[in-house]
Amino acid sequence: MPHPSDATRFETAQLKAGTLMEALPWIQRFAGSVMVFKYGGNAMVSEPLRRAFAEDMVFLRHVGIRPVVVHGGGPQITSMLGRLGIGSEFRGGLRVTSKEAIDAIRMVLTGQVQRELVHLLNATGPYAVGLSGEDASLFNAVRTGTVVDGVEVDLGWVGEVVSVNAEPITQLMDAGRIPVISSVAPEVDEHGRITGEILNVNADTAAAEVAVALGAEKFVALTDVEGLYANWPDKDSLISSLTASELREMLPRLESGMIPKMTAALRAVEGGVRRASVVDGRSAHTCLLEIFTDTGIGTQLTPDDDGASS
Ligand SMILES: Nc1ncnc2c1ncn2[C@@H]1O[C@H](COP(=O)(O)OP(=O)(O)O)[C@@H](O)[C@H]1O
Ligand SMILES: CC(=O)N[C@@H](CCC(=O)OP(=O)(O)O)C(=O)O
Repeated sequence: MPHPSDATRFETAQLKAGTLMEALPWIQRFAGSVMVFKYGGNAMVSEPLRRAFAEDMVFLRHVGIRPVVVHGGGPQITSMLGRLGIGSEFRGGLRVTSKEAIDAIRMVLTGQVQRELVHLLNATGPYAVGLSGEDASLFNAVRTGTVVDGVEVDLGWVGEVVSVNAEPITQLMDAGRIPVISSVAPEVDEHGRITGEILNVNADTAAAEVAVALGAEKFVALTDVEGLYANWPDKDSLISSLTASELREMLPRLESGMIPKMTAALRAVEGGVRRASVVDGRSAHTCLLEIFTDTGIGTQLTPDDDGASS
């Protein structure tokens, strides 16, 4: 292979320096702030990509940002349920969950997907600590259904998070750790007492509640599309940014997994999170590009009363 000329090498080096300098104002601005990353099961498509995601989190941690990971694992759950002879049905983007499926879901999310993420994050140092919504009473959840085409649907053992115990998460961040959280949660009754049942919570929904409880600067959801499309699946209709009002108007027209994802993004900005983004987890280092470049990538949701841009 021919050696690149000195001029080409110099230009490449200048480009690299330019990228580093573009990051500087963002590093300064975000130092000390909490960012919650929802890592979807559909974005965990290969080992190198999962490793790149872990590297991004460690990078953020080393420039003074406090990353928190809330992970999904929908496809991994579907595969395990299939092996156990249990079918998978989704309504409004949420899994209809039987009691017999709960143990498998808990095992896949906390025992399998989370373990692998923790392992990858700890490749270069003792950063990650895995938790489920059951640990240190992180989440309390109540059973929830959904409405599809105006009709109420019973989803079984599916929950929504009604409270987040932020303290253990904050303690881990204060100790320099990266909390990695799975979205199974203990059920509470109307008096807030633990019933003994475990509920399956959509990971986007849980991540948004974590972001709100922590007063996060950003909520970033990694998935298997470039972002939100105005006319899915028309690839020319990718939305680069929209306001909470614009999203509220769009929500009733959304389909499948985008329903809980964009509802979660809206919940986050309505709950005080300054920015919510949906980015493509199928290419490496999208989190770094989203946070440290002037244009960002994917779809960014801003609050209606937006004071500043980022
Ligand atoms: N308007 C839309 N824009 C983008 N994706 C959409 C839209 N409507 C439906 N989708 C679907 O939502 C999927 C992402 O949700 P989901 O499968 O739950 O991902 P994850 O596992 O990352 O949470 C996309 O792969 C796409 O098939
Ligand atoms: C209620 C509900 O739908 N729970 C999800 C939990 C996992 C998840 O959300 O995973 P992704 O982020 O990969 O989609 C499920 O059972 O698939």
